[in-house]
Amino acid sequence: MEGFVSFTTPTPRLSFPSLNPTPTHLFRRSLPHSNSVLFSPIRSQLGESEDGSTSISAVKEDAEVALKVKEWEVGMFHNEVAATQGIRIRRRPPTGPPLHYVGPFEFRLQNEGNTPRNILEEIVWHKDVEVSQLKEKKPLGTLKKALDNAPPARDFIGALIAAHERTGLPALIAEVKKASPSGGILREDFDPVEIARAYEKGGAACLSVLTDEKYFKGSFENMEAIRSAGVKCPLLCKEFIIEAWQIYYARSKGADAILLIAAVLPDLDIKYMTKICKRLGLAALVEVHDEKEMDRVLGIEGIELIGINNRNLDITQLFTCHFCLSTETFEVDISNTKKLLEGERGQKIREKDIIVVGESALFTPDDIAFVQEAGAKAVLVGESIVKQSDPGKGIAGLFGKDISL
Ligand SMILES: O=P(O)(O)OC[C@@H](O)[C@@H](O)c1c[nH]c2ccccc12
Repeated sequence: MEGFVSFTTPTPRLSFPSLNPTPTHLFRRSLPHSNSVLFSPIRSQLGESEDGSTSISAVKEDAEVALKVKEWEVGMFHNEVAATQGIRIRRRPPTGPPLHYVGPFEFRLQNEGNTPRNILEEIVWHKDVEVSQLKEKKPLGTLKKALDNAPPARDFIGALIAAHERTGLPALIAEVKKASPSGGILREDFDPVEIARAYEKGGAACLSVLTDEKYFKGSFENMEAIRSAGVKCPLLCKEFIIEAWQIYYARSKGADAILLIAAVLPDLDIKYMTKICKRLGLAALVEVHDEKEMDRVLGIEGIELIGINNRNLDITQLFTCHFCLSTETFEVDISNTKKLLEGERGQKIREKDIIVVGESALFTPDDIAFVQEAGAKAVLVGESIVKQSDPGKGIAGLFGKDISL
């Protein structure tokens, strides 16, 4: 991934030195976004011996190629379905960008189809590679077996309702967040367990733990450590979920809830994944950014928690990602929460008894009051509290009073 992503250079970039056995004839199919260069097959790379006979490794490679073709077809199908639902985040071309050969070298031509269009797309494409590798180490069967003996998940939604009833304020999901692509490192002396304890003491109902390593400097180890340190608040695994396997994995690492991002997942995935969550006793926080995503999610049965992210993914304001080459936007506007809860949408949410979580860019008691007034019964806050020397006191500052009592 790192080797080929660039948001600014439209010209070919060279990526040396891999001379890996990429199935070159795969690209004879006309990839919709590729530059459609046809390759002359390189014999040794296709597993053909000098006399033209096919070796065992060639047969194995053929099977791999067939699998890659299948994956590619599924990926393309996914993108088509996603596009009909207005989803702009595409699935990564499974083989990565097409390879081109000049003499002994391979290089990759960048184009619209093989270059992520924004930071979220880049994260998701990177996640795709990461998940494939993790899955090989821990196949679903192994994960499921491990879950047979796992302690039960804690009641995430119940904890939110109880806190809201107790304080009369939005329940707090406090985020254990070391860094973000837009903010860079938020806290240098980052001890996840210490921060989690401080949040719990400060009155947080639940915690959100970032597990993405590359872009948010989080980890599953952090979540496991918090859980095994005896912190009682239910834990939201803040991960970019693109495959059901990740839900089982999150559960095996101590998650009580997971995040499903509507900008990334088509309706059918959201439906299917919510069902898996129910079966595993996990809560699913479904995140939306705009009216269109909200309407899609309101059309899906069985959704209990909707997060409205005030961070806009559209490219209107530029920033440079601290951990990648991306230059783009994460504009924040808390009136987004209000906008998405107005009129019929708000009505439907109340009828369905859905709990709304106001997410991102909440810094002051006025911000909390604003999203509460709009209809949020919970808030998800990271930056403003994690940056405080005592994150527990940061909570009191955020709410304008001690909410631990
Ligand atoms: O640090 P903030 O602005 O308080 O935001 C917290 C949380 O909403 C944000 O981290 C977030 C919301 N949705 C996400 C999806 C993935 C990663 C992170 C996020």
